[in-house]
Amino acid sequence: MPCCHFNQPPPLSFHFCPSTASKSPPMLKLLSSTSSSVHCLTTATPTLRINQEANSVFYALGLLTGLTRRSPRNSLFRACFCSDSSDGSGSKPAVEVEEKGAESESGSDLKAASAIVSTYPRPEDYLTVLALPLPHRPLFPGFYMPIYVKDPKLLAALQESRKRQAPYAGAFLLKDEPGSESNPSSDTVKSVYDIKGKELYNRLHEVGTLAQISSIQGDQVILIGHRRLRITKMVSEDPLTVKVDHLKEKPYDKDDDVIKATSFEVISTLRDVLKTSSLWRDHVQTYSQHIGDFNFPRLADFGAAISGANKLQCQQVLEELDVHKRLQLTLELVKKEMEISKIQESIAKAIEEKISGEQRRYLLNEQLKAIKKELGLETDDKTALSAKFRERLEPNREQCPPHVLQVIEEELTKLQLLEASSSEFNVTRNYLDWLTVIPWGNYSDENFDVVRAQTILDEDHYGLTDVKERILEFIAVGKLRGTSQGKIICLSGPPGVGKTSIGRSIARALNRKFFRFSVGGLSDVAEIKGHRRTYIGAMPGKMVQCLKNVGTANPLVLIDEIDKLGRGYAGDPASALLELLDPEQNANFLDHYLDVTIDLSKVLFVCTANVVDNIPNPLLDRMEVIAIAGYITDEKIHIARDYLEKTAQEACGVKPEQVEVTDGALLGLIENYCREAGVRNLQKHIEKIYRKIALRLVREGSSNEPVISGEVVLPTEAEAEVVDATDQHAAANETTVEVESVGNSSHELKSESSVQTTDQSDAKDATETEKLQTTETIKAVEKVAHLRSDSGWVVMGLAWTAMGGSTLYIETTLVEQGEGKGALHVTGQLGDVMKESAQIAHTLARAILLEKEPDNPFFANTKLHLHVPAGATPKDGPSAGCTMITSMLSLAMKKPVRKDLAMTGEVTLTGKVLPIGGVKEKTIAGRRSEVKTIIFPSANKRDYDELAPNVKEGLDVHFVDDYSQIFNLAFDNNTEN
Ligand SMILES: Nc1ncnc2c1ncn2[C@@H]1O[C@H](COP(=O)(O)OP(=O)(O)OP(=O)(O)O)[C@@H](O)[C@H]1O
Repeated sequence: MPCCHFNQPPPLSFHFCPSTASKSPPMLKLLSSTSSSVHCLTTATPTLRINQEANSVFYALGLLTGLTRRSPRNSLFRACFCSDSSDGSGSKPAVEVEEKGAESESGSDLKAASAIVSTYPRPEDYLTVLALPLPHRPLFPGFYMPIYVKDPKLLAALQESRKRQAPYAGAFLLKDEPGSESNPSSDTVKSVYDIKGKELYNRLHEVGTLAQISSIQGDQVILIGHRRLRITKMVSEDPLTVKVDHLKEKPYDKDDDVIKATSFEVISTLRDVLKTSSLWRDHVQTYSQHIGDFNFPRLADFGAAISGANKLQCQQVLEELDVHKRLQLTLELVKKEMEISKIQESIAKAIEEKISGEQRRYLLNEQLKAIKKELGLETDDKTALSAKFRERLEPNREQCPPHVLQVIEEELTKLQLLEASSSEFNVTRNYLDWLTVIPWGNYSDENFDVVRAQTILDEDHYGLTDVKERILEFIAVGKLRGTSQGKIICLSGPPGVGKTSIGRSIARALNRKFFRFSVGGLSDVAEIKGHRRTYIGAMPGKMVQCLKNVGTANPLVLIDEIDKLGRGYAGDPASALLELLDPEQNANFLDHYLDVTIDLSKVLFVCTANVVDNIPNPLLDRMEVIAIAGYITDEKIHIARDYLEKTAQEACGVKPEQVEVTDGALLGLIENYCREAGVRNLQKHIEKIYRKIALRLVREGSSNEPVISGEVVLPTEAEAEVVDATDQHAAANETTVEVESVGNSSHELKSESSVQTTDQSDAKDATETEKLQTTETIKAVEKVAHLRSDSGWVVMGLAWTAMGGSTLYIETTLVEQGEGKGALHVTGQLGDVMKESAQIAHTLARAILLEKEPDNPFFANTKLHLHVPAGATPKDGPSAGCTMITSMLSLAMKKPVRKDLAMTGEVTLTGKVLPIGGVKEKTIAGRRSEVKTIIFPSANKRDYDELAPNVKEGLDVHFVDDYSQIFNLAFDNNTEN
């Protein structure tokens, strides 16, 4: 009696028996998601109804649960094919019929595919079969398995049996070689067929599958599993033929609830796995096409076969004849599979999320761009860039030289053609960026108003009359010519005399933009001329950067420290500067990066240097040097009062009415601590004073009480810095500093030789000064000991250094005397010129002495030692010649020289006094050292006459042509000593 049959429409519904409808709710719940369209197909024992929709998953599950299209013809056919694969249960007929139905379809498919179906003899008639070893997995009934048969004998036997219409063989899983657990796959396909005869027999699992030989192509044999077999005996060895028993499942009760529940659970799990794994879906489809319906044992086989379990677990399922146990084993395997597929799903999901997140962002960005472009809010990158460059160029387009315009246009076209991600694109973009940023032909209106210029120069700098005069002359010429081009001004002088700040003032006076760059130590020509664009990270030179920076084509460019230009290792920076500065060449200055000529002829160059001699000659040749010699004390006081104090007050936030630094204090500071030519050190000290005052004010303010103590604001001895070691104040000077508080709002810092701040908050007696601060004595730093010894064999000379003028002392002493021992030993780090000068002095002194005191054999019989302190400072130059002679004669004649006399001048062998340099610096240095009389060469009279009256004030200056005049001045008028 059939347990199920078809109703219309057959493909959509199926039925899995046996059970009753009342017992089926769990299964219904599991499998009938669209139960409204379920067709009940059974009248006898309907247990399970599952709707099969077009949905592939449900379709597959529908197949899983056992109902497919069938026809009476197919049923019959299937009976032939698989009639013996019954489950052995009590309801055997029902199962058989169902199997026939399913098998019939698979049979027809197979027939279509490879014509493998044969009705006679029946599979169960095969009791002696060829044994095929399976290395990897056992073959389950209903499954395909392709194997490769490398053994020609076996292959021939298989082909033979196919020909004899007996296309069956036994497929048995091969046991692992003993001891090969670590590498179970060590049996390669080839080696499997190397095992033969008895050995193979022993290595085969006992239970296997009767396999239909579906097709043989070359050495590939396709097997389809049919029923379980057990080997009983070996019949022949090569090829291995065995006697087998056909196995049947143990009888079981189809209505057994436990079996049903287990099978439902297997189905449910399989269904879940099916949802996620497309691989399984394919398996189900193939299986159902060829085998069709499921019963409990088949379900167990199916589950085990498609699970990823290892071969032994599968073999275990194959060997299990108890249906319930088999189902349990399979359930374990598919549950495990379920877990694996969940993990797989979560891994896939995580990766997908990650990828899709990035893709989403990219897509959204692209959409945003497209929308913006559509709305005209933004054009694409390249167009936007081109538009930006064109816009930038627009204001200067008229003035822009045609050759530059041409290059810009070419580059813009190139930009459009380049791929935005290419490196060439970036190079072109940067290049265009520079090309368009240069202020082509954009000049600031120059101001040639001399009066205004004078005011500005005076506003910024005290004194420097001659410098200012020269600058005004320059502006006046500019006014007459209508342009101030063509000159390079070089401001030279010691550090801190205001060269840089004068440059800034000139720019202000001329209404030009100011740009400063220092070339001190510069050794790379590329700094001036730029790198070629071919290099990575190439940049234009300083001049192009300057133009970009200032935004006008006629700035004032201050090239600082031009005398300290480095020596280039690749190219000569001096020559590059020459091209930049030379008015003849700089109208067509070519920067390597820009590669188009720029007109720099409207740029006004001002250079600064400490030592003009160090400037490369070709450069110096093109410059108009304006020397700034340094300041005398008086000038420094003015500068401190009118300029430095104001800036210091501003910088420290101290109001002018809160502090007063007296003239005396300032003088003390300048004379004792800031004796160098410039005023930078003075500026530092004044700032220091104001910082200390600021601290005091803040302290007082925070305590809100009258000041009861204050600190001395002058620098301590250790902090004091005297630049010129040889030019020290003669007397150890004591400066008393007293600080008195003058109340919270108004503090005065007074000093004669003292600085005082009076506390006027004590209103009782404002005039009565209460000294609140102890007196602190500050000793002037004397780096060189007082050198003017009473013996008088020391003579003061005047020297010029890069730091300004200074006094230098020449000492001569007697080493030993004896007939013919006349000699000279010189020390004090003297250069060659100075050593020669000492030799000349020695010779000349001897001649003069011979003339003045013919009987005095001093020079002939005396070894002399001449020393010029300080020994650590290198010295050179011929201008100390006259001082050396005087010192030697002073010793020879035992006549001391006046202390307030200083001299300078080169002397020839014949006694002629030649001119020297640095008259102003030397005069200033002499005054600083309290010199009253100075002797200069006659040739320097003009230089001296040009000096400002305040510099010359109080000095008795003599101009001499011949040493004899010096002799008279030094020795004849020494009555004061
Ligand atoms: N005559 C002056 N009047 C007012 N301030 C001055 C004067 N001379 C110099 N200064 C001030 O001194 C400070 C130092 O000057 P600056 O930096 O210009 O010196 P410099 O000669 O360029 O030195 P260097 O050779 O070391 O570069 C500046 O703050 C400047 O304002």
